[in-house]
Amino acid sequence: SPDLGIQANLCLTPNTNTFLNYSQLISGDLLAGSCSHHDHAVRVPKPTPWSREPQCLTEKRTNESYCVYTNERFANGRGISFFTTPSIAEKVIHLPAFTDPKLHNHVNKFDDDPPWEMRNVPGRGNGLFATRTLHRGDLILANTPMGVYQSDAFFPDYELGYKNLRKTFDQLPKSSQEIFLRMATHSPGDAVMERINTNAFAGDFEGAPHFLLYPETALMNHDCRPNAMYYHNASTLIHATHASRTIHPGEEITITYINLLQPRSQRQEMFSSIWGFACTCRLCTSPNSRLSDMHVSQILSLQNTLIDPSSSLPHTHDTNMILTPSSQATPEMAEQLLALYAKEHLHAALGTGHLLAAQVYNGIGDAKMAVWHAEKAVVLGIVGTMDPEGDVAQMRELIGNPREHWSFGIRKKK
Ligand SMILES: C[S@@+](CC[C@H](N)C(=O)[O-])C[C@H]1O[C@@H](n2cnc3c(N)ncnc32)[C@H](O)[C@@H]1O
Repeated sequence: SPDLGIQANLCLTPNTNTFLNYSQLISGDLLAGSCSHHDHAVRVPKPTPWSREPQCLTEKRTNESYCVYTNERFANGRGISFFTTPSIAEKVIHLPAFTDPKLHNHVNKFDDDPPWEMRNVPGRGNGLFATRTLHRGDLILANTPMGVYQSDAFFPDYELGYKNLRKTFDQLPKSSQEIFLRMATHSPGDAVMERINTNAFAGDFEGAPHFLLYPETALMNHDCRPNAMYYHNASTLIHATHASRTIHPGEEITITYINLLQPRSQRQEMFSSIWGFACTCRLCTSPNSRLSDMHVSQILSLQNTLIDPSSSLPHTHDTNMILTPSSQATPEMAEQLLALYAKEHLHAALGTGHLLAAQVYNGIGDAKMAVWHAEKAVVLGIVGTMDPEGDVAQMRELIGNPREHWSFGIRKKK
């Protein structure tokens, strides 16, 4: 089912042997030692946004090249360094992030009275704490990645991965290198590699698995019932974290590193075996998790009925959260799902819950209730889908004219 993950489509990476584990997770196939590489530089036609000639390596067996591409001036001098394929680099340079530098005028600003301060949390290193009341939707921080690394690029030669990650770091501006080195590491070892392992987010970037490093976002600790949510905008490359509920001064600001719709034992297993730390959030340390686990399983089952990924109906936006004539979903299910999200303090999911409710009410021709839920969806913000902006746009269309929306009466068109 689509990742309603109570979060955007990026998760922090595990912190030990990240690349090894990540590859196993996505391909289940390790090619260790089975092929050779050669390093070389490629000539790219001018003008390019890259500050230096890209340094590449080609994996001989597959003939795939991966190169280090750095733009030192990106985002008003913060800089960005990619380790990715030439075809992805070619796509990236046409993104608004590169063609419209004004987009970054208001991001990466942390000195001007941010609504948080960094404090030490016993057993968890540092964390961010609210210094004033934050309401749902308030911006906590927005930043651009310093590093974007194609995860396949590190196979099969782990050492080669280190070497190229070191190059991406070396090519960043000095001030960004300092910020980079302030991030926490779990293990001693290569300073750059370990920081990426502990702090990078994993997710799809231009259709391929990548790790993205946002050093300030990575200051936030994980909580299985977080009070903040993040969006990654694939065209501006801005990663923005907002409050998902009221956060009081002095309260720790937390995000999730994983898909939260798993029972506690599975979440804990993921943290200890893949990430190398034991989660000490309130839910993980509470004596009993049976009720919460039961809610999670009910949520999953309701979502499976309310979201129909198999649908191929024409619709204006690239979202798979659509209803089909054969759907078994009912408004009662959507209401039940919303109640469970609230009970479980899965605040970030509420916007998506209202989107599903709006569609299912409209599907049975109840435009009034559909508009009510669509308005809530827009106000609460839709997180955790591949295209949150598209989803908000379609909710606005529904509000404007529910009867013209693709979902209107769809359940009657059997
Ligand atoms: C991305 S960093 C978060 C910021 C970090 N605490 C620091 O000092 O910069 C991830 C690391 O923080 C710690 N951490 C984050 N959330 C935690 C949690 N819920 N329970 C225990 N440790 C946590 C772990 O050591 C983890 O490897």
